[in-house]
Amino acid sequence: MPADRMPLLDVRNLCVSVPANGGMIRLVENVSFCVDEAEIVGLVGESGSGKSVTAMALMGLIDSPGVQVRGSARFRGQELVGMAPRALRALRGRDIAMIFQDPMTAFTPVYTIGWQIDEQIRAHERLSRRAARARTVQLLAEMGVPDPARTAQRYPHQLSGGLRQRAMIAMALSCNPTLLIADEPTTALDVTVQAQILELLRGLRHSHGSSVLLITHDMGVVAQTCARTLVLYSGRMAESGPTSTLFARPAHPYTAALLDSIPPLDGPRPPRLPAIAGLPPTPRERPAGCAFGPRCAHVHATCLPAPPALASIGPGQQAACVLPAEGTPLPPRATAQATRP
Ligand SMILES: Nc1ncnc2c1ncn2[C@@H]1O[C@H](COP(=O)(O)OP(=O)(O)OP(=O)(O)O)[C@@H](O)[C@H]1O
Repeated sequence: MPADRMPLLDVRNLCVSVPANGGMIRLVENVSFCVDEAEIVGLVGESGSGKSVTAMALMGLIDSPGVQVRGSARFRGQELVGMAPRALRALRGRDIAMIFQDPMTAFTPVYTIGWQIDEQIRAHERLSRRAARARTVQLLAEMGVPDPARTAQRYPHQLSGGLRQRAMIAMALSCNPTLLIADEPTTALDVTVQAQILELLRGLRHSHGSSVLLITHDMGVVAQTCARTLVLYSGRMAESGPTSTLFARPAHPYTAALLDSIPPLDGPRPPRLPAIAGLPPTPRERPAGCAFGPRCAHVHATCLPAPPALASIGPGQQAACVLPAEGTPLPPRATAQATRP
């Protein structure tokens, strides 16, 4: 991006803390990244790494007593952190929309999906019921829903998982959001439907000019969809960069370990994929130094007193690891590659 252009979303040093044991624990610590116009950025990490908390904090949706959100998140220059709830509500659905793994969380079971999308449109725009329905049917058609006028008259439980997911994306897009935050949108779907939904998300850049922040634990999903990737570990950024660079030359051992757990795209599948030994620490038991240290094959004394800072190590690539600074490359990797960043 040219230096003089403002990113669509500019997150700097985002911290999210909740009260615990008489103090505060950080669920998310100094997370920084940006999303440009019409860009798809992946936010990856194992379960519990802070992906959802990051997204929910951006949307002002963390509903937890005593939660503190610090740092800055500018959307088109407007500060989201500390924004009045009413202003944030107006932004949600209009400029920023969110979709989830389970579309049933977005739809009420007792109304047809068409009615619910109509209402969403009418909440933001003064349109007659008939005009709203025409827009709903058009959106469903754009999302590849067959026989959209009839499907609009169906209840959520009458649709397959893939169709429900398409309908939820249609609802999220009903007000032409500039940024779509998609939290594990394909996790519950079979591989074929997953590929179709990812294709749909890729197309949104062209059809709606929307950017997407795609949250997933699956590096395979990132490989197929995202131009840039952010890797979170235990609430902190481990690495970020162009997806193709991260796949070819991961700088953080955690990124490399995530990549090693992707099944190979071609050739025979190994009987068992390597899993990352051990578990990530919970926010309460995060060690003082690098949080990945206890699971890292390359850990050494310098990683232990304090977490390594996120440092630039190449064009657009940053890593919070001492190895690149030492000039110690990770061993070459055989399998994973980005297919369509
Ligand atoms: N309201 C809360 N209060 C206390 N801890 C929380 C709260 N919400 C999340 N956490 C903790 O914060 C950490 C990050 O959670 P988060 O849901 O963001 O992870 P995630 O990367 O999205 O994982 P998953 O892929 O399983 O959804 C977890 O340890 C979780 O238990």
